Amino acid sequence: MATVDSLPSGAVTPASERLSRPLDSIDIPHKQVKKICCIGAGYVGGPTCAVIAYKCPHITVTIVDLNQARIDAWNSDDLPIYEPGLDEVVKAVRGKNLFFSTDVDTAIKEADLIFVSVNTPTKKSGVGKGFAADLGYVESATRHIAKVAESDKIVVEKSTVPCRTAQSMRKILDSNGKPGARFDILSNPEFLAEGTAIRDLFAPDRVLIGSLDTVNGRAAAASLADVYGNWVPRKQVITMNLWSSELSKLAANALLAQRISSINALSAICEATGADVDEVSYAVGLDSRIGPKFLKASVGFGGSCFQKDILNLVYLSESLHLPDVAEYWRQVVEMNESQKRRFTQHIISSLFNTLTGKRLAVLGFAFKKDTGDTRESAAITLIKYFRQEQAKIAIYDPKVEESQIWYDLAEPGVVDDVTALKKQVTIASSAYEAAEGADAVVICTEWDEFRDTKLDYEKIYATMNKPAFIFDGRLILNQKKLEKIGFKVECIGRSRLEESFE
Ligand SMILES: NC(=O)C1=CN([C@@H]2O[C@H](COP(=O)(O)OP(=O)(O)OC[C@H]3O[C@@H](n4cnc5c(N)ncnc54)[C@H](O)[C@@H]3O)[C@@H](O)[C@H]2O)C=CC1
Ligand SMILES: O=C(O)[C@H]1O[C@H](OP(=O)(O)OP(=O)(O)OC[C@H]2O[C@@H](n3ccc(=O)[nH]c3=O)[C@H](O)[C@@H]2O)[C@H](O)[C@@H](O)[C@@H]1O
Repeated sequence: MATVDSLPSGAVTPASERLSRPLDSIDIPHKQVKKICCIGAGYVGGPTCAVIAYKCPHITVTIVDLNQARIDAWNSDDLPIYEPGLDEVVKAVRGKNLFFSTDVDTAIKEADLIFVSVNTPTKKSGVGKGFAADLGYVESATRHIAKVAESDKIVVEKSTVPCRTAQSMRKILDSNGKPGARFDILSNPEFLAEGTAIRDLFAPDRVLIGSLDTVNGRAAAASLADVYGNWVPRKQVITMNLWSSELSKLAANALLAQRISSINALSAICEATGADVDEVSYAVGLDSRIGPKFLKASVGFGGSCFQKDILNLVYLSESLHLPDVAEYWRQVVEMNESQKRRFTQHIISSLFNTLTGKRLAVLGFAFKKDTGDTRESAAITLIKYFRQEQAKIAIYDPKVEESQIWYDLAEPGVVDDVTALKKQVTIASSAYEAAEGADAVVICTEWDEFRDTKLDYEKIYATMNKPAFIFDGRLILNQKKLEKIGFKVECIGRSRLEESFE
């Protein structure tokens, strides 16, 4: 098989050969990784490195964090993250070859390979405010490595970062590291989705490893590939240049989010014409060039990454003097905001043009099902809109902690907001409790337990004000079945013009 090195320039080869550097072709010696340190015990560092420990019993994995409470939780029976299958993985290996600690220095010193898996939020102030990624945590973790490391280390960017961040890390390491300690930097972006993290990590579509095209760079990539090789088929471990790898992560998230904004834009047309967005998704998804995934219309995408990573791409494009490109990607986020406004407007007009004093039962607060994560959840924005309309809101979510809901809804810096908030908002312990006396149920998260096959909607209907409305922001309900009970059902991407010629 041809490698990048052996290709004459301009040669045309199949994409898989042209774009990746097949690891089998590497015959240079490379180090076998025995000890791994992961800096950052969050949604990515925790599950990712727990799975590495689980799949590689011969490797010792230590996950470190500055946050003592988070580490204590990882060492307890009540893990800091809800993720199906995570408990079993952690319990199987914790204390054997998986350790959680705040002793960052020792873990760095002992490791052959260090994952940097810290947060990279959108900047809140300064140059690039609201768009650029705040790389402060990546820089501080990198400086920590430089200060403490006494031997050669492979340093792996696991965090999602702007293109060419590896260059900055390299400069910091080279100019601050101890003499005799060499650092090889790799990009290894993570593609897991919350709620399916363990499944995604056990059987990833691909593992991406970016490295410099040097002997040391390739050897480092081969060392990391060996780690994944313990359970991921070699052909799914793709190697490429560092900058392609960094950009591929932003590109993947941007394209996924773009599909959701595209189907949500179509949902608005469906509502105005009598087309049904689920039928449209199904029809276009059967085209093998388009495919069926990520075409579910919704109240809008949430989660810690889609918006952040697209805004990061917008900022990168602007920095590169590509305003049209920046505008193109900005529109994906704008469409997402528009979907939330449109859904709210539909609720207001259906409820006779006022929400003042009306009771809304919000079912679901997490940004998607099977996670307790609420970062950028559409529910937060919708509830803020409902509050502005003076509605009374009862929220139920099966996994989100009550304290997290109050934290997300409070307006930072607004005096007495919590008192005002608690006059308008209550947190219920079940969907039934939330819906009692409500004028409308609003489905914000697609939890399975909200489906009409799981919840007793007749019981809910009996306790609600009439007419009793349901607004299905996730398209999980059988509209006809609920209408038979007596509900007025309004769904994203569907209208009452259905099948009528009038
Ligand atoms: N959440 C997700 O599903 C995914 C996230 N990512 C990316 O992975 C990165 C991490 O994301 P999350 O795990 O969600 O963030 P997180 O906020 O849950 O975890 C980051 C952790 O890093 C710790 N930390 C920060 N600086 C540190 C330092 N200098 N030393 C030790 N610990 C430090 C923080 O205390 C925190 O616990 C981000 O760049 C994100 O974009 C990528 C794929 C999926
Ligand atoms: O970089 C990241 O953080 C991760 O971001 C997403 O994962 P995640 O945000 O955890 O969850 P998704 O399943 O992508 O859902 C994101 C949002 O889009 C919504 N969504 C998803 C799919 C769909 O068809 N419609 C839709 O509205 C979800 O409800 C959710 O609010 C990507 O899917 C992961 O590959 C990536 O690693």
